[in-house]
Amino acid sequence: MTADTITAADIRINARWVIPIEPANAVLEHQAVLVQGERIAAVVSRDEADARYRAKETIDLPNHVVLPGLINMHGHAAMSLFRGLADDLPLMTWLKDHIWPAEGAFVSEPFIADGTQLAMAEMLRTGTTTFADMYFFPEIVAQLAKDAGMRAQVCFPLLDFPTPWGAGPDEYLAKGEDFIRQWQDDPFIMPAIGPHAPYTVSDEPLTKAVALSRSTGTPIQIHLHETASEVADALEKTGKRPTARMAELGVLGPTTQCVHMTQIDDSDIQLLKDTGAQVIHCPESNLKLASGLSPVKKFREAGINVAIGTDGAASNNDLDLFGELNTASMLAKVVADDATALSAHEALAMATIDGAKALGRAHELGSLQAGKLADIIAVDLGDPFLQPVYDPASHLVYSNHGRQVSHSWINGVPQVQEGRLTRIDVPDLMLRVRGWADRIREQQTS
Ligand SMILES: CSC[C@H]1O[C@@H](n2cnc3c(O)ncnc32)[C@H](O)[C@@H]1O
Ligand SMILES: [Zn+2]
Repeated sequence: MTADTITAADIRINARWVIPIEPANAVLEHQAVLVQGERIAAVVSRDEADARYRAKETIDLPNHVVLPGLINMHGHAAMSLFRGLADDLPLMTWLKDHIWPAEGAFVSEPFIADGTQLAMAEMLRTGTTTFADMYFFPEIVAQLAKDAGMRAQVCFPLLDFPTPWGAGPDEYLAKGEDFIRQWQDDPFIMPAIGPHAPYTVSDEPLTKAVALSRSTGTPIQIHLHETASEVADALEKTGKRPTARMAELGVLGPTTQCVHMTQIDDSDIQLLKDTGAQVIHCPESNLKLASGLSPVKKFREAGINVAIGTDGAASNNDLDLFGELNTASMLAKVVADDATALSAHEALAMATIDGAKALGRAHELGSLQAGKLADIIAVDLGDPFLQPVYDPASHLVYSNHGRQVSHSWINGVPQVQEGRLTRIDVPDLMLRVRGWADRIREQQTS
Protein backbone atom coordinates (compact mmCIF):
# COMPACT_ATOMS: atom_id res chain seq x y z
CA MET A 1 0.00 0.00 0.00
CA THR A 2 1.54 3.34 -0.97
CA ALA A 3 1.06 6.69 0.75
CA ASP A 4 -0.97 8.15 -2.11
CA THR A 5 -3.75 5.59 -1.57
CA ILE A 6 -4.42 6.96 1.93
CA THR A 7 -7.71 8.91 2.16
CA ALA A 8 -8.34 11.65 4.71
CA ALA A 9 -11.38 11.45 6.99
CA ASP A 10 -12.67 13.75 9.71
CA ILE A 11 -13.93 11.07 12.09
CA ARG A 12 -13.24 7.36 12.53
CA ILE A 13 -15.65 5.45 14.78
CA ASN A 14 -14.31 2.06 15.87
CA ALA A 15 -17.36 0.00 16.79
CA ARG A 16 -17.72 -3.48 18.30
CA TRP A 17 -20.82 -3.94 16.12
CA VAL A 18 -22.36 -2.05 13.22
CA ILE A 19 -25.96 -2.57 12.11
CA PRO A 20 -26.00 -0.72 8.78
CA ILE A 21 -29.73 -1.50 8.11
CA GLU A 22 -28.85 -1.91 4.43
CA PRO A 23 -28.20 -4.71 3.60
CA ALA A 24 -31.13 -5.97 5.67
CA ASN A 25 -30.40 -8.09 8.77
CA ALA A 26 -26.62 -7.48 8.62
CA VAL A 27 -24.62 -7.32 11.86
CA LEU A 28 -20.97 -6.43 11.21
CA GLU A 29 -18.28 -6.92 13.85
CA HIS A 30 -15.14 -4.89 14.63
CA GLN A 31 -15.83 -2.27 12.01
CA ALA A 32 -14.79 1.32 11.41
CA VAL A 33 -17.25 3.96 10.21
CA LEU A 34 -15.48 6.84 8.47
CA VAL A 35 -17.02 10.28 8.14
CA GLN A 36 -15.78 13.02 5.86
CA GLY A 37 -17.60 16.35 6.14
CA GLU A 38 -21.35 15.76 6.22
CA ARG A 39 -21.26 12.28 4.69
CA ILE A 40 -20.30 8.69 5.45
CA ALA A 41 -17.09 7.90 3.58
CA ALA A 42 -16.95 4.16 4.30
CA VAL A 43 -17.94 1.31 6.58
CA VAL A 44 -15.00 -1.09 6.54
CA SER A 45 -13.07 -3.56 8.67
CA ARG A 46 -10.55 -2.10 11.13
CA ASP A 47 -7.68 -3.52 9.05
CA GLU A 48 -8.96 -1.86 5.91
CA ALA A 49 -9.47 1.40 7.78
CA ASP A 50 -5.87 1.22 9.08
CA ALA A 51 -4.56 0.65 5.58
CA ARG A 52 -6.67 3.14 3.66
CA TYR A 53 -7.73 6.03 5.93
CA ARG A 54 -6.18 8.62 8.22
CA ALA A 55 -8.76 10.33 10.42
CA LYS A 56 -8.37 13.58 12.35
CA GLU A 57 -10.31 12.11 15.27
CA THR A 58 -10.81 8.49 16.34
CA ILE A 59 -13.56 7.38 18.74
CA ASP A 60 -13.26 3.91 20.25
CA LEU A 61 -16.57 2.28 21.12
CA PRO A 62 -15.58 -1.20 22.35
CA ASN A 63 -18.95 -2.24 23.83
CA HIS A 64 -21.18 -0.38 21.45
CA VAL A 65 -23.41 -0.95 18.47
CA VAL A 66 -23.42 1.77 15.82
CA LEU A 67 -26.44 2.30 13.56
CA PRO A 68 -28.16 5.05 11.58
CA GLY A 69 -29.85 7.83 13.57
CA LEU A 70 -33.51 7.08 14.29
CA ILE A 71 -36.35 8.85 12.48
CA ASN A 72 -39.41 9.72 14.59
CA MET A 73 -42.11 10.15 11.96
CA HIS A 74 -44.88 11.70 14.06
CA GLY A 75 -45.09 13.98 17.04
CA HIS A 76 -46.12 17.32 18.49
CA ALA A 77 -42.81 18.39 20.03
CA ALA A 78 -43.93 21.30 22.20
CA MET A 79 -46.61 19.10 23.80
CA SER A 80 -43.76 17.77 25.95
CA LEU A 81 -44.71 20.65 28.28
CA PHE A 82 -48.09 18.85 28.75
CA ARG A 83 -46.49 15.48 29.62
CA GLY A 84 -48.59 13.81 32.33
CA LEU A 85 -51.18 16.60 32.37
CA ALA A 86 -54.15 14.44 31.32
CA ASP A 87 -53.73 10.67 31.50
CA ASP A 88 -56.02 7.65 31.30
CA LEU A 89 -58.57 9.20 28.95
CA PRO A 90 -59.89 8.30 25.50
CA LEU A 91 -58.85 10.50 22.56
CA MET A 92 -61.84 12.85 22.23
CA THR A 93 -62.19 13.48 26.01
CA TRP A 94 -58.43 13.99 26.21
CA LEU A 95 -58.48 16.47 23.32
CA LYS A 96 -61.72 18.36 23.91
CA ASP A 97 -61.81 18.56 27.72
CA HIS A 98 -58.09 18.85 28.51
CA ILE A 99 -55.61 19.40 25.67
CA TRP A 100 -57.44 21.92 23.48
CA PRO A 101 -58.32 24.13 26.49
CA ALA A 102 -54.70 23.95 27.71
CA GLU A 103 -53.45 24.78 24.21
CA GLY A 104 -55.87 27.72 24.06
CA ALA A 105 -54.45 29.02 27.34
CA PHE A 106 -50.73 28.43 26.79
CA VAL A 107 -49.70 27.93 23.15
CA SER A 108 -47.64 30.98 22.18
CA GLU A 109 -44.24 31.58 20.60
CA PRO A 110 -42.27 31.12 23.87
CA PHE A 111 -44.26 28.00 24.78
CA ILE A 112 -43.47 26.46 21.39
CA ALA A 113 -39.80 27.42 21.66
CA ASP A 114 -39.27 25.93 25.14
CA GLY A 115 -41.46 22.85 24.53
CA THR A 116 -39.76 22.06 21.25
CA GLN A 117 -36.31 22.36 22.83
CA LEU A 118 -37.40 20.03 25.63
CA ALA A 119 -38.59 17.49 23.04
CA MET A 120 -35.42 17.82 20.97
CA ALA A 121 -33.28 17.25 24.08
CA GLU A 122 -35.18 14.02 24.84
CA MET A 123 -35.15 12.83 21.24
CA LEU A 124 -31.44 13.49 20.74
CA ARG A 125 -30.59 11.85 24.06
CA THR A 126 -32.49 8.69 23.04
CA GLY A 127 -31.16 8.28 19.50
CA THR A 128 -33.47 10.30 17.24
CA THR A 129 -31.70 12.43 14.65
CA THR A 130 -34.71 13.32 12.45
CA PHE A 131 -38.23 14.07 13.67
CA ALA A 132 -41.53 14.90 12.03
CA ASP A 133 -43.55 17.57 13.83
CA MET A 134 -47.17 18.70 13.47
CA TYR A 135 -47.95 21.66 15.69
CA PHE A 136 -48.49 25.41 15.93
CA PHE A 137 -45.90 28.10 15.04
CA PRO A 138 -44.02 25.81 12.62
CA GLU A 139 -41.69 28.67 11.70
CA ILE A 140 -40.32 28.59 15.27
CA VAL A 141 -39.98 24.79 15.30
CA ALA A 142 -38.12 24.90 11.97
CA GLN A 143 -35.68 27.59 13.14
CA LEU A 144 -35.01 25.83 16.47
CA ALA A 145 -34.39 22.46 14.80
CA LYS A 146 -32.03 24.08 12.33
CA ASP A 147 -30.20 25.97 15.11
CA ALA A 148 -29.87 22.71 17.08
CA GLY A 149 -28.57 20.90 13.99
CA MET A 150 -31.47 18.40 13.93
CA ARG A 151 -33.28 17.30 10.82
CA ALA A 152 -37.04 17.83 10.92
CA GLN A 153 -40.09 17.56 8.74
CA VAL A 154 -42.19 20.44 10.06
CA CYS A 155 -45.91 20.50 9.18
CA PHE A 156 -47.95 23.67 9.37
CA PRO A 157 -51.35 22.96 10.97
CA LEU A 158 -54.64 23.06 9.09
CA LEU A 159 -57.99 22.97 10.89
CA ASP A 160 -61.49 24.33 10.33
CA PHE A 161 -61.40 26.38 13.54
CA PRO A 162 -59.19 29.14 15.00
CA THR A 163 -56.13 28.38 17.12
CA PRO A 164 -53.31 30.54 18.48
CA TRP A 165 -51.59 30.25 15.05
CA GLY A 166 -54.46 31.29 12.78
CA ALA A 167 -58.08 32.35 12.42
CA GLY A 168 -59.21 29.58 10.08
CA PRO A 169 -58.34 27.51 6.99
CA ASP A 170 -57.60 30.43 4.64
CA GLU A 171 -55.09 31.95 7.05
CA TYR A 172 -53.45 28.59 7.82
CA LEU A 173 -53.04 27.92 4.09
CA ALA A 174 -51.71 31.42 3.30
CA LYS A 175 -49.19 31.32 6.17
CA GLY A 176 -48.40 27.71 5.31
CA GLU A 177 -47.57 28.55 1.71
CA ASP A 178 -45.13 31.24 2.88
CA PHE A 179 -43.64 28.74 5.31
CA ILE A 180 -43.12 26.18 2.53
CA ARG A 181 -41.46 28.73 0.23
CA GLN A 182 -39.12 29.82 3.03
CA TRP A 183 -37.86 26.35 3.94
CA GLN A 184 -38.28 24.12 0.90
CA ASP A 185 -34.61 24.12 -0.14
CA ASP A 186 -33.14 23.67 3.33
CA PRO A 187 -31.00 20.55 3.88
CA PHE A 188 -32.22 20.14 7.50
CA ILE A 189 -35.85 21.26 7.36
CA MET A 190 -38.55 19.62 5.24
CA PRO A 191 -41.71 21.75 5.30
CA ALA A 192 -44.99 19.82 5.10
CA ILE A 193 -48.75 20.28 5.27
CA GLY A 194 -50.54 19.05 8.40
CA PRO A 195 -54.33 18.79 8.06
CA HIS A 196 -55.20 17.68 11.58
CA ALA A 197 -57.74 14.90 10.87
CA PRO A 198 -60.76 14.09 8.67
CA TYR A 199 -63.11 15.16 11.48
CA THR A 200 -61.53 18.62 11.92
CA VAL A 201 -60.87 19.61 8.28
CA SER A 202 -63.65 19.88 5.71
CA ASP A 203 -63.51 19.07 2.02
CA GLU A 204 -62.69 22.55 0.72
CA PRO A 205 -59.51 23.17 2.76
CA LEU A 206 -58.45 19.55 2.17
CA THR A 207 -58.79 20.09 -1.60
CA LYS A 208 -56.73 23.30 -1.33
CA ALA A 209 -54.11 21.43 0.72
CA VAL A 210 -53.85 18.79 -2.01
CA ALA A 211 -53.38 21.52 -4.65
CA LEU A 212 -50.66 23.17 -2.53
CA SER A 213 -48.96 19.82 -1.99
CA ARG A 214 -48.93 19.12 -5.73
CA SER A 215 -47.79 22.59 -6.80
CA THR A 216 -44.92 22.70 -4.29
CA GLY A 217 -44.02 19.00 -4.06
CA THR A 218 -44.66 19.14 -0.31
CA PRO A 219 -45.73 16.08 1.76
CA ILE A 220 -49.00 15.90 3.68
CA GLN A 221 -49.23 14.33 7.13
CA ILE A 222 -52.68 13.64 8.64
CA HIS A 223 -54.10 11.77 11.66
CA LEU A 224 -56.27 9.13 9.99
CA HIS A 225 -58.34 6.23 11.31
CA GLU A 226 -57.18 6.85 14.85
CA THR A 227 -60.25 5.45 16.65
CA ALA A 228 -63.33 3.31 16.05
CA SER A 229 -65.59 6.31 16.72
CA GLU A 230 -63.78 8.35 14.03
CA VAL A 231 -64.67 5.66 11.48
CA ALA A 232 -68.23 5.13 12.79
CA ASP A 233 -68.97 8.89 12.89
CA ALA A 234 -67.61 9.36 9.36
CA LEU A 235 -69.79 6.54 8.05
CA GLU A 236 -72.82 8.10 9.73
CA LYS A 237 -72.12 11.66 8.47
CA THR A 238 -70.76 11.01 4.98
CA GLY A 239 -71.54 7.37 4.22
CA LYS A 240 -67.82 6.88 3.60
CA ARG A 241 -64.93 5.49 5.57
CA PRO A 242 -62.33 8.24 6.27
CA THR A 243 -59.77 6.53 4.01
CA ALA A 244 -62.29 6.46 1.13
CA ARG A 245 -63.12 10.15 1.61
CA MET A 246 -59.41 11.05 1.66
CA ALA A 247 -58.82 9.03 -1.53
CA GLU A 248 -61.73 10.77 -3.29
CA LEU A 249 -60.36 14.19 -2.32
CA GLY A 250 -56.93 13.26 -3.67
CA VAL A 251 -55.31 13.39 -0.23
CA LEU A 252 -53.79 9.89 -0.50
CA GLY A 253 -50.61 9.50 -2.53
CA PRO A 254 -46.95 8.47 -2.16
CA THR A 255 -46.05 11.72 -0.37
CA THR A 256 -48.92 11.46 2.13
CA GLN A 257 -48.22 10.09 5.60
CA CYS A 258 -51.27 8.56 7.32
CA VAL A 259 -50.76 8.57 11.07
CA HIS A 260 -52.33 5.85 13.29
CA MET A 261 -54.36 3.74 10.80
CA THR A 262 -56.33 1.52 13.17
CA GLN A 263 -59.79 -0.05 12.48
CA ILE A 264 -58.58 -1.17 9.05
CA ASP A 265 -60.54 -3.31 6.61
CA ASP A 266 -59.56 -4.73 3.21
CA SER A 267 -60.87 -1.66 1.33
CA ASP A 268 -58.54 0.61 3.36
CA ILE A 269 -55.55 -1.62 2.60
CA GLN A 270 -56.43 -1.62 -1.10
CA LEU A 271 -56.63 2.19 -1.17
CA LEU A 272 -53.31 2.62 0.64
CA LYS A 273 -51.72 0.14 -1.76
CA ASP A 274 -53.23 1.69 -4.91
CA THR A 275 -52.21 5.23 -3.94
CA GLY A 276 -48.77 4.36 -2.50
CA ALA A 277 -49.57 6.26 0.72
CA GLN A 278 -47.30 5.95 3.77
CA VAL A 279 -48.43 4.58 7.15
CA ILE A 280 -47.01 6.05 10.36
CA HIS A 281 -47.53 3.65 13.26
CA CYS A 282 -47.76 5.14 16.79
CA PRO A 283 -48.26 2.05 18.96
CA GLU A 284 -47.85 3.57 22.43
CA SER A 285 -50.24 6.48 21.82
CA ASN A 286 -52.73 4.03 20.28
CA LEU A 287 -52.49 1.84 23.38
CA LYS A 288 -52.55 4.60 25.98
CA LEU A 289 -55.64 6.33 24.55
CA ALA A 290 -57.15 2.88 23.84
CA SER A 291 -57.55 4.10 20.26
CA GLY A 292 -57.12 0.76 18.53
CA LEU A 293 -54.76 -1.66 16.85
CA SER A 294 -52.89 -1.22 13.59
CA PRO A 295 -52.38 -4.34 11.41
CA VAL A 296 -48.68 -3.79 10.76
CA LYS A 297 -48.03 -7.26 9.35
CA LYS A 298 -50.92 -6.95 6.86
CA PHE A 299 -49.69 -3.52 5.72
CA ARG A 300 -46.16 -4.80 5.20
CA GLU A 301 -47.36 -7.91 3.36
CA ALA A 302 -49.36 -5.62 1.04
CA GLY A 303 -46.15 -3.71 0.25
CA ILE A 304 -47.25 -0.58 2.17
CA ASN A 305 -44.37 1.27 3.81
CA VAL A 306 -44.80 1.52 7.61
CA ALA A 307 -42.66 3.99 9.56
CA ILE A 308 -42.87 4.71 13.29
CA GLY A 309 -43.66 7.71 15.48
CA THR A 310 -44.08 8.38 19.17
CA ASP A 311 -46.88 10.99 18.85
CA GLY A 312 -46.61 13.77 21.44
CA ALA A 313 -45.35 13.27 25.00
CA ALA A 314 -48.85 14.12 26.29
CA SER A 315 -50.22 10.83 24.92
CA ASN A 316 -47.25 8.44 25.14
CA ASN A 317 -45.69 9.78 27.58
CA ASP A 318 -42.11 9.75 26.26
CA LEU A 319 -40.29 10.30 22.99
CA ASP A 320 -37.95 7.30 23.26
CA LEU A 321 -38.10 5.51 19.89
CA PHE A 322 -36.27 2.44 21.23
CA GLY A 323 -39.14 1.90 23.69
CA GLU A 324 -41.58 2.45 20.82
CA LEU A 325 -39.83 -0.25 18.79
CA ASN A 326 -40.17 -2.68 21.66
CA THR A 327 -43.91 -1.95 21.89
CA ALA A 328 -44.34 -2.06 18.09
CA SER A 329 -42.70 -5.45 17.82
CA MET A 330 -44.69 -6.96 20.72
CA LEU A 331 -47.96 -5.49 19.48
CA ALA A 332 -47.46 -6.57 15.86
CA LYS A 333 -46.98 -10.13 17.10
CA VAL A 334 -50.14 -10.25 19.19
CA VAL A 335 -52.27 -8.45 16.56
CA ALA A 336 -51.16 -10.91 13.87
CA ASP A 337 -51.18 -13.87 16.28
CA ASP A 338 -47.72 -14.56 14.91
CA ALA A 339 -44.45 -14.25 16.86
CA THR A 340 -42.57 -13.66 13.61
CA ALA A 341 -44.78 -10.68 12.61
CA LEU A 342 -42.11 -8.00 13.21
CA SER A 343 -38.54 -9.10 13.97
CA ALA A 344 -35.98 -6.96 15.78
CA HIS A 345 -34.23 -6.16 12.48
CA GLU A 346 -37.55 -5.28 10.83
CA ALA A 347 -38.42 -2.98 13.73
CA LEU A 348 -35.04 -1.23 13.44
CA ALA A 349 -35.66 -0.77 9.71
CA MET A 350 -39.03 0.83 10.52
CA ALA A 351 -37.28 3.50 12.61
CA THR A 352 -34.56 4.16 10.02
CA ILE A 353 -34.82 3.31 6.33
CA ASP A 354 -38.64 3.07 6.35
CA GLY A 355 -38.82 6.53 7.96
CA ALA A 356 -36.43 7.80 5.28
CA LYS A 357 -38.71 6.27 2.62
CA ALA A 358 -41.75 8.00 4.16
CA LEU A 359 -39.86 11.29 3.90
CA GLY A 360 -38.82 10.59 0.30
CA ARG A 361 -35.15 10.72 1.37
CA ALA A 362 -34.07 7.07 1.37
CA HIS A 363 -31.32 7.96 -1.11
CA GLU A 364 -29.48 9.94 1.59
CA LEU A 365 -30.83 8.91 5.02
CA GLY A 366 -31.78 5.75 6.93
CA SER A 367 -28.76 3.45 6.52
CA LEU A 368 -24.99 3.48 7.00
CA GLN A 369 -23.70 3.43 3.47
CA ALA A 370 -20.88 5.35 1.82
CA GLY A 371 -22.24 8.58 0.34
CA LYS A 372 -25.24 8.89 2.67
CA LEU A 373 -25.49 11.74 5.18
CA ALA A 374 -23.62 11.08 8.42
CA ASP A 375 -26.58 10.74 10.82
CA ILE A 376 -25.18 8.09 13.15
CA ILE A 377 -25.81 6.86 16.70
CA ALA A 378 -23.98 4.56 19.09
CA VAL A 379 -25.64 2.53 21.85
CA ASP A 380 -23.60 1.25 24.79
CA LEU A 381 -24.36 -2.44 25.38
CA GLY A 382 -21.77 -2.75 28.15
CA ASP A 383 -24.08 -2.59 31.16
CA PRO A 384 -24.94 -5.72 33.19
CA PHE A 385 -28.62 -5.57 32.26
CA LEU A 386 -27.61 -6.03 28.61
CA GLN A 387 -25.40 -9.11 29.13
CA PRO A 388 -24.62 -11.40 27.48
CA VAL A 389 -24.82 -10.14 23.90
CA TYR A 390 -25.63 -12.86 21.38
CA ASP A 391 -27.40 -10.52 18.98
CA PRO A 392 -27.13 -6.72 19.30
CA ALA A 393 -30.27 -6.18 17.17
CA SER A 394 -32.25 -8.23 19.69
CA HIS A 395 -30.93 -6.13 22.57
CA LEU A 396 -31.67 -2.82 20.81
CA VAL A 397 -35.34 -3.73 20.44
CA TYR A 398 -36.12 -6.12 23.30
CA SER A 399 -33.78 -5.18 26.19
CA ASN A 400 -32.56 -1.68 25.57
CA HIS A 401 -33.62 1.74 26.68
CA GLY A 402 -32.92 4.91 24.70
CA ARG A 403 -30.83 6.26 27.56
CA GLN A 404 -28.11 3.77 26.57
CA VAL A 405 -27.42 5.99 23.53
CA SER A 406 -23.91 7.26 24.15
CA HIS A 407 -23.09 9.17 20.96
CA SER A 408 -24.80 10.71 18.00
CA TRP A 409 -23.80 12.75 14.99
CA ILE A 410 -26.05 14.60 12.57
CA ASN A 411 -24.54 15.68 9.26
CA GLY A 412 -21.20 14.62 10.75
CA VAL A 413 -21.57 17.04 13.70
CA PRO A 414 -21.51 15.60 17.26
CA GLN A 415 -24.83 15.95 19.10
CA VAL A 416 -24.40 13.49 21.97
CA GLN A 417 -20.98 12.62 23.38
CA GLU A 418 -20.60 10.19 26.30
CA GLY A 419 -24.35 10.56 26.93
CA ARG A 420 -24.26 14.37 27.08
CA LEU A 421 -25.94 16.82 24.74
CA THR A 422 -23.37 19.05 23.07
CA ARG A 423 -25.59 21.81 21.71
CA ILE A 424 -28.48 22.28 24.15
CA ASP A 425 -27.97 24.10 27.47
CA VAL A 426 -29.89 21.61 29.63
CA PRO A 427 -29.75 23.48 33.01
CA ASP A 428 -31.08 26.65 31.37
CA LEU A 429 -33.78 24.66 29.55
CA MET A 430 -34.82 23.00 32.84
CA LEU A 431 -35.34 26.41 34.47
CA ARG A 432 -37.66 27.47 31.64
CA VAL A 433 -39.54 24.14 31.77
CA ARG A 434 -40.08 24.52 35.52
CA GLY A 435 -41.50 28.00 34.90
CA TRP A 436 -44.04 26.58 32.43
CA ALA A 437 -44.94 23.72 34.79
CA ASP A 438 -45.64 26.21 37.61
CA ARG A 439 -47.87 28.34 35.38
CA ILE A 440 -49.74 25.35 33.93
CA ARG A 441 -50.24 23.77 37.38
CA GLU A 442 -51.55 27.05 38.75
CA GLN A 443 -54.01 27.46 35.88
CA GLN A 444 -55.23 23.87 36.23
CA THR A 445 -55.95 24.24 39.95
CA SER A 446 -57.51 27.74 39.83
C1 LIG B 1 -52.75 20.24 13.84
S1 LIG B 1 -51.81 20.73 15.25
C2 LIG B 1 -51.86 19.34 16.25
C3 LIG B 1 -53.11 19.16 17.04
O1 LIG B 1 -53.25 17.78 17.21
C4 LIG B 1 -53.53 17.50 18.54
N1 LIG B 1 -53.16 16.11 18.82
C5 LIG B 1 -52.11 15.65 19.50
N2 LIG B 1 -52.11 14.31 19.49
C6 LIG B 1 -53.19 13.94 18.78
C7 LIG B 1 -53.73 12.70 18.41
O2 LIG B 1 -53.18 11.55 18.77
N3 LIG B 1 -54.85 12.68 17.67
C8 LIG B 1 -55.45 13.81 17.30
N4 LIG B 1 -54.99 15.03 17.63
C9 LIG B 1 -53.87 15.09 18.35
C10 LIG B 1 -52.78 18.54 19.29
O3 LIG B 1 -53.21 18.64 20.60
C11 LIG B 1 -53.03 19.76 18.43
O4 LIG B 1 -54.20 20.39 18.78
ZN1 LIG C 1 -50.54 13.09 16.73
